[in-house]
Amino acid sequence: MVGAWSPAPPASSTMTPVDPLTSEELGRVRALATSSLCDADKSLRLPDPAIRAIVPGVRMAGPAVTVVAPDDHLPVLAAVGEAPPGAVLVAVNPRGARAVAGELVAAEARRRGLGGIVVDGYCRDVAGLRALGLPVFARGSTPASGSARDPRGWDEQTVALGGVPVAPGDLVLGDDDGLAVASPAEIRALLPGAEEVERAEAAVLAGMRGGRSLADHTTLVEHRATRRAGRESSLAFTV
Ligand SMILES: O=C([O-])CC(=O)C(=O)O
Ligand SMILES: [Mg+2]
Repeated sequence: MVGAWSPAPPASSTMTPVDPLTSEELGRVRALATSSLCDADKSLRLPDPAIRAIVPGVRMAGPAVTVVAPDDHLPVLAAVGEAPPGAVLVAVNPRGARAVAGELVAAEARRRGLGGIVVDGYCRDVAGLRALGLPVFARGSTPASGSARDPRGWDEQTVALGGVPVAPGDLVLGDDDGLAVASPAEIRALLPGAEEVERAEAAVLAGMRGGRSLADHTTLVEHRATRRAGRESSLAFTV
């Protein structure tokens, strides 16, 4: 795993497998909130929540393409021109003082059909990023760009994103609540559970719009009583 300078990839790097999930499975993942994915699998990798949505109101799900950009946006410019459609560009800036992605990188990502950009570090051009609407996640923004000197492109290796490992091809998932990372196998295993969470929560919300209480739709009362008695119990929906 790298969170710092690392060797350049081979000159003729092979393409990271683009999408081990079927397009049908990816469509199902993109329809789900990250909170539902985390409810269905409590062991999902969670990058530091300080890496947040810079562009609000959008969802992101796609296989990672990783790049290390130590206060230098040249690797990001190269990687965005190499990454396959649907990929999420994960740029780790181990120095973390300067922006390594902005409106131009995001516009190229959008033009090439990427799923989004995640920076463990800063971005810039926030107004332009929001106008573009491509999902972008970062620790924040700074107007100051770094250098443009490092000739490598995407790294095809595992990086540390907000403290968790991200291997090329891992799914990077994001929305206004933050980021989660999962292997395709983990996603396949959790999909039915996450869809069930959303179905149940939609039914609860519909019931509450009809005037019934939250407790009416859950085991809240029995669960508290059981816990008060010191016995094991789980809170559950009853819809
Ligand atoms: O952060 C950077 O230097 C890159 C930048 O401004 C852009 O992509 O528009
Ligand atoms: Mg710019």
